[in-house]
Amino acid sequence: MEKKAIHFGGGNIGRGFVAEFLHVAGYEVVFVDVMDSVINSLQETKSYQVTEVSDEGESTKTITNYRAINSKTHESDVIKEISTASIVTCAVGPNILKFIAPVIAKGIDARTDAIPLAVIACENAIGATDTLHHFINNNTAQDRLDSMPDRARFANSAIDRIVPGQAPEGGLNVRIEKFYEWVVESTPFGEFGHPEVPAIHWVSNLEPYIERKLFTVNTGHATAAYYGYNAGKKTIAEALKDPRIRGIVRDVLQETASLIVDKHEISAAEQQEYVETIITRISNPYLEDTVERVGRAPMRKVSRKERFIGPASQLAERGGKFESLMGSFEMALRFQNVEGDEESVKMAEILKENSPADAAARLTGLERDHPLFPHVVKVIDRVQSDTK
Ligand SMILES: NC(=O)c1ccc[n+]([C@@H]2O[C@H](COP(=O)([O-])OP(=O)(O)OC[C@H]3O[C@@H](n4cnc5c(N)ncnc54)[C@H](O)[C@@H]3O)[C@@H](O)[C@H]2O)c1
Ligand SMILES: O=P(O)(O)OC[C@@H](O)[C@@H](O)[C@H](O)[C@H](O)CO
Repeated sequence: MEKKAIHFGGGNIGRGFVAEFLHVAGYEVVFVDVMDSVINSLQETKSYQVTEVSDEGESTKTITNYRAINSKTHESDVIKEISTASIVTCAVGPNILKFIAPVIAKGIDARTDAIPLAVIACENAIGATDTLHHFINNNTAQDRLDSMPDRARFANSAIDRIVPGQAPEGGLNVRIEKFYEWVVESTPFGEFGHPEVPAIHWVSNLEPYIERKLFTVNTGHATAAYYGYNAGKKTIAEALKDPRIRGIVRDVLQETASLIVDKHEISAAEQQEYVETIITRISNPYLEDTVERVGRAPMRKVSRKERFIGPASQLAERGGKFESLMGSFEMALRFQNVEGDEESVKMAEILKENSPADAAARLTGLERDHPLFPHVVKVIDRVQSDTK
């Protein structure tokens, strides 16, 4: 029988990364989304194209063998598909995991296959699959929890490929960078072994990979986005052409590099090479990635485990330097009331209505007695004074 993967989120990374590599691995991909336009297009077409763009030119792959279901209107179909699938993946955004959990829980509960379902969340967040697992448990009957590992195994992942917003006239086609990295925990699969997906690099300890990725690619990317936005730049490439912003990105990545080298078994030379690759990747002028996309959802990005406060808090605990990260954090707080970005509006309200200390606790989730807390309060105080 053909192998089947259910993928939640037919957006940029869903179509341009996860589905591409599941397709190459021989899976039929069933997209699940709630956006009518995406589902209709996927249902009306038999293929779409993924085009890698770089200074070496363009290279196009055609993706076929997929179906699509709208979970808003056809929940029972989704449950049925999950009950007979090998893999469930998602790329919907970390804040959406709680909304997809109930239907996945029902699908898992209906399984009778001897091989458990592999569940892999492909989001930019530390422990995203653990978060999804937690919500799935909350949607599963108490007396079915002990036997859950017989029906599903949950593996965290780190996923890296820049997929910018796509031109509307491109339809389902996706233009992306050539580089990709998909690292997934192998240990949760135990005696069953992990699924066969050649693009995945399987590891027993994901932490060094996800921290290196989030605190280098995404910290650097977000720094360029927020400094770029506040300097009136349109794209990340344009922001990084500015020597001042490029220098700041380097300073920030030096701080996170010191944490990564100190904490994980990664040498300074290896990390330096990684940083150079990342700066080249995020400067790619062919991607036309806007500062608004990369800066999207600033409340998520200034939270406790995320790209600024995550490394800065660990550096503060270890006596390291974090001043440049505080500069990026400040620029993120100035990404307010951006059209189409609900979090940027809510963040502006929180900053307006709370004392610096209360806003610091609410926005970052940092403990008030944490060594980083007074530094965060100082930055918030400055932003509040300037925006009053
Ligand atoms: N774009 C990138 O460069 C990139 C790279 C690595 C990781 N990521 C991560 O992948 C995730 C998705 O990012 P994206 O850029 O593809 O965003 P996107 O907005 O292009 O796609 C998200 C998709 O999820 C769908 N969705 C929303 N609610 C849903 C629900 N309840 N059920 C099913 N589908 C739902 C949306 O309709 C949309 O099609 C994020 O966590 C992001 O951080 C993105
Ligand atoms: O997806 P976000 O909102 O967490 O972050 C925006 C970008 O930094 C991100 O999508 C990158 O393009 C991606 O993480 C590259 O692998």
